[in-house]
Amino acid sequence: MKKRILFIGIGAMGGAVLRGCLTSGAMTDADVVGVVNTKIHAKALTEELGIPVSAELNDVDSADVIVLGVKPQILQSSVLAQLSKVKKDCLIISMAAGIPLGTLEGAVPQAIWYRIMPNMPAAIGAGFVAVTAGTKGNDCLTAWVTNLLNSLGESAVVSEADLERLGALAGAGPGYAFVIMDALSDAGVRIGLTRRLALRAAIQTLYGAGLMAIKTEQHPAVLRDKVTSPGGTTIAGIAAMEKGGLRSALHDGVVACYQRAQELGKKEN
Ligand SMILES: NC(=O)C1=CN([C@@H]2O[C@H](COP(=O)(O)OP(=O)(O)OC[C@H]3O[C@@H](n4cnc5c(N)ncnc54)[C@H](O)[C@@H]3O)[C@@H](O)[C@H]2O)C=CC1
Ligand SMILES: O=C(O)[C@@H]1CCC=N1
Repeated sequence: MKKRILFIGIGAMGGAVLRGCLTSGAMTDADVVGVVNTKIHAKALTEELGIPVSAELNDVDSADVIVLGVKPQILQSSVLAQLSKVKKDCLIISMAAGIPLGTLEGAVPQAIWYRIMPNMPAAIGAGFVAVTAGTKGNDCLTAWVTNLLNSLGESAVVSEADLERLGALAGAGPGYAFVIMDALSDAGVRIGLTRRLALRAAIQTLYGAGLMAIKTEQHPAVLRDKVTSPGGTTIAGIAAMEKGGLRSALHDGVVACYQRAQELGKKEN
């Protein structure tokens, strides 16, 4: 019999995961259905994705696999309670930042829980997705989950503690990268470039640098050294950025993000 896969929450991240899984063919042998919180959104997704999407969470008891793409606050305040009727050994995959497996397993103990931490470039197959198994996970299910996620980019099976850390580095990371991109384009405008040219140059430069780090497998410090001529212009720019606290701002940002995820894991947040 076909597996029944239920996606609860199909927004920015849940939608990226669902679209990736649908286009990769990883779910061709499954009945895939979805739930979101408004009828308009449900109708639009049904038309776009060609799967039934509704605005009411019914029939959780018939699902073999559930993927949770709702915000952590919604998960804690309403969705978890509605999962109490899932069948024994239903596989539930949560992408919610900060909500620990202990809480999830405590709320729905008959399920087999996994957590994943994707990031937004998963929408174009260039994501980084961390995966961690709950206490009832096993190698076979871990392989099934990672296979499902392979269309989203690179995946890594990690401990739950590392998944939390990776949330602050890779889960939120595209947000940091877009701020850097925007700031570089602003700086280009400041020294006289048009916005259009500055933005094109900033985006392609960050893309090229990332691709170069992947393809050459060289440490970023080694690559940076190739750009900095002795007594030259780049080292003058980097020195000014370091003086402005670029590195420590990035450190503090990742730590603040990590701490916020831990707050979200507490019920009152
Ligand atoms: N956006 C990102 O880059 C990342 C997000 N995440 C996690 O993914 C999850 C979703 O985040 P986003 O996609 O950014 O949020 P979003 O706001 O774009 O999507 C949330 C989805 O949940 C649905 N929803 C809301 N209440 C619902 C309910 N009661 N029942 C069913 N569906 C409901 C909405 O219709 C929407 O489709 C969060 O838990 C977040 O921590 C994880 C990694 C990266
Ligand atoms: O900002 C957030 O809470 C989510 C989790 C990681 C990226 N976006």
